[in-house]
Amino acid sequence: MTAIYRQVALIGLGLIAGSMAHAMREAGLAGRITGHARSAATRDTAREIGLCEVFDTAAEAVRGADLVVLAVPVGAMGPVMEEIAPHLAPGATITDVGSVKQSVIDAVMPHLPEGAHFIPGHPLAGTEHSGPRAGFATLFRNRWWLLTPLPDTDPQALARLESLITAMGAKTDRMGAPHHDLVLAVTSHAPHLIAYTMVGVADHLRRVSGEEVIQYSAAGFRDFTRIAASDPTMWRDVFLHNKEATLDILGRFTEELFVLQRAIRMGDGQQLHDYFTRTRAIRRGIIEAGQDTGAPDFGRTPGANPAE
Ligand SMILES: NC(=O)C1=CN([C@@H]2O[C@H](COP(=O)(O)OP(=O)(O)OC[C@H]3O[C@@H](n4cnc5c(N)ncnc54)[C@H](O)[C@@H]3O)[C@@H](O)[C@H]2O)C=CC1
Ligand SMILES: O=C(O)C(=O)Cc1ccc(O)cc1
Repeated sequence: MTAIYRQVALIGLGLIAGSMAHAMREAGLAGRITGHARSAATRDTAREIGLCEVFDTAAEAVRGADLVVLAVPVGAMGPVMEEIAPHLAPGATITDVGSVKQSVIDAVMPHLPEGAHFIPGHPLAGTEHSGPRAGFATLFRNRWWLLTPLPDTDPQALARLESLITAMGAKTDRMGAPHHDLVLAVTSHAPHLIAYTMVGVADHLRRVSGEEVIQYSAAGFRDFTRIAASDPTMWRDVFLHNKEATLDILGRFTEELFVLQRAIRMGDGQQLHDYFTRTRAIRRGIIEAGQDTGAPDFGRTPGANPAE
């Protein structure tokens, strides 16, 4: 395939940027791939595995790039944009891959130079692994990649970015940033917090009842521990930057939990059965819509992750 961008600069060299580098190289989508990460250890690893041309500063990495991808924790997007702004090529497109959209738009837009395009994005694909070794080329295959363009986004710049995303194997959709943040609070952010909490509860119990919680952990708990092994910095930033929507969903979650708790206390088997019948139908709907690979870990092709 002919290259879609002359030079793609990746800022932050972790799971998502690493997967993009592999996917773009495999399909020949970028003339050059340059990159930068804040930590020297990460830059060394990225050089060692030949991820991209690694630079010691973000300014050098973005020089001449027609696409810049911000792939750092959500709370770092604004400061990174401020740092690279004076060094961007005229007319460059900047996108991000953050799990929250409105706060990233608010943090990035004030630093956007005249003539540059900012198109916020979010690949709905990931794993609990992080860092430059965690990336793999097939991460985005058959996954959604949501874009939350601003009203005055240049249609040509948008179409070009969408062509890169689809060439990496993903499906694109567009929506407003506030709607994105609410949808993701339901489907990703609150579930992650619930998993973190459940593992915390089990950890507390473990101290009380020895090693049994771990030793006899059934599949449900194992799934929680996988999710709760996700990067602490990334998830701290997600909750701090999608505060309202996450708190709204957690409030609703708590209300439902009380309803089920009461049904158990009252021995109301009918209510529990009805509830679980409804949730089973939701799961079946997801599978019929082709949104589940059947693999225990969302977005990952078994065995394709070199970090494992
Ligand atoms: N991990 C996942 O499953 C998914 C993550 N995302 C989003 O993608 C973004 C990146 O996540 P991952 O690739 O998983 O993270 P990661 O932890 O694997 O990599 C983050 C990279 O950013 C660098 N970094 C951190 N602060 C920096 C700063 N101030 N300046 C320059 N570099 C900095 C780190 O050194 C590291 O190289 C996050 O915003 C996250 O919300 C989106 C979809 C899925
Ligand atoms: O590993 C999992 O289960 C995930 O849910 C991956 C993931 C994490 C964060 C995102 O913003 C999108 C996808």
